[in-house]
Amino acid sequence: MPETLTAALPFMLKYQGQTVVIKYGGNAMTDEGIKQAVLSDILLLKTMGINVVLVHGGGPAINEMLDKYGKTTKFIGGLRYTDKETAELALVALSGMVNKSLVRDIQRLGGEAIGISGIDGHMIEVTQLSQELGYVGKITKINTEIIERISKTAAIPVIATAGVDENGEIYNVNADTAASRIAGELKAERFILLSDVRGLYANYPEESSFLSEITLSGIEQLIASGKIAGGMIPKLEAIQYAMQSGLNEAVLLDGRMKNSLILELFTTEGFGTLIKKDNLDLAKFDKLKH
Ligand SMILES: Nc1ncnc2c1ncn2[C@@H]1O[C@H](COP(=O)(O)OP(=O)(O)O)[C@@H](O)[C@H]1O
Ligand SMILES: CC(=O)N[C@@H](CCC(=O)OP(=O)(O)O)C(=O)O
Repeated sequence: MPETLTAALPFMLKYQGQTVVIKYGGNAMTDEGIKQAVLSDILLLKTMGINVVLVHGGGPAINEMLDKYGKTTKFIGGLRYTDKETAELALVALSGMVNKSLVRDIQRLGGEAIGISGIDGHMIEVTQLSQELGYVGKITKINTEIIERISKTAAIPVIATAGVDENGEIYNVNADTAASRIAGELKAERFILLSDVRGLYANYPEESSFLSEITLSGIEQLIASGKIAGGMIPKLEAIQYAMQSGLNEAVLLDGRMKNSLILELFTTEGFGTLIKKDNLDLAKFDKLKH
């Protein structure tokens, strides 16, 4: 045990005082025991002096809420078609339920946390992404001031990704997209996406096609080959986009595995898929749709 701690020292020094943005996906939160373990790892990182910013999703919680109100739902290219009522119910599920339960759990573990949504402090400013998707927001600006203010205290900022437009209208925003933009704006040292999959596969779900590392160009080729489906599309597109605005590395990590965060950050072995920048012309991602 003492040796393990000593071996972790260079990594602790590397990340101390740095910003690490963690996106916790709703599908990775379904096991209560694992969720508590993930939150206690996150609290450990904060206690070590790392600026942890927790951005969460909650797709399954939104589904449950919509079910309760007898509303049907559909996804187009990995994004939920959102009418006005769905945008309101998504806000209740994400900001009211998922966000507050994460804050409460971190506090129960002995830490401090402050839960906010993209509406608070105009953190996530949006316009409508497309007529076809209804109230789904395209991010126009991220105001990081409120995150930075919380980060300076002992509290972990816990962010629900609703967005607001210039008229005060509320929009549903994909959590991967928002988290990537936040990581880019904060110039995060690391951006980690905790999901319900080990990482990225060239030919999902064939285990032998697991990729421990890939570059932006590699991702572009995979997307073009049609091997990426569902929620993985906005996830990868969001990472590509954020790398334009300062993000250097992103890691897709299994959020269903205990201590995956600690192993990823504090050991030499990588556990998920590391996504690195390469010489790909980033300017062309300006035209990405979200
Ligand atoms: N090539 C691929 N590699 C890994 N996962 C993939 C791939 N193509 C599609 N997926 C799907 O993407 C899912 C992760 O995205 P998503 O469900 O949106 O996660 P989250 O809710 O954590 O944001 C995986 O569970 C998997 O079903
Ligand atoms: C526009 C859009 O699709 N918004 C997402 C927001 C939640 C989310 O992204 O949650 P996960 O990270 O758990 O998938 C949705 O409605 O499901």
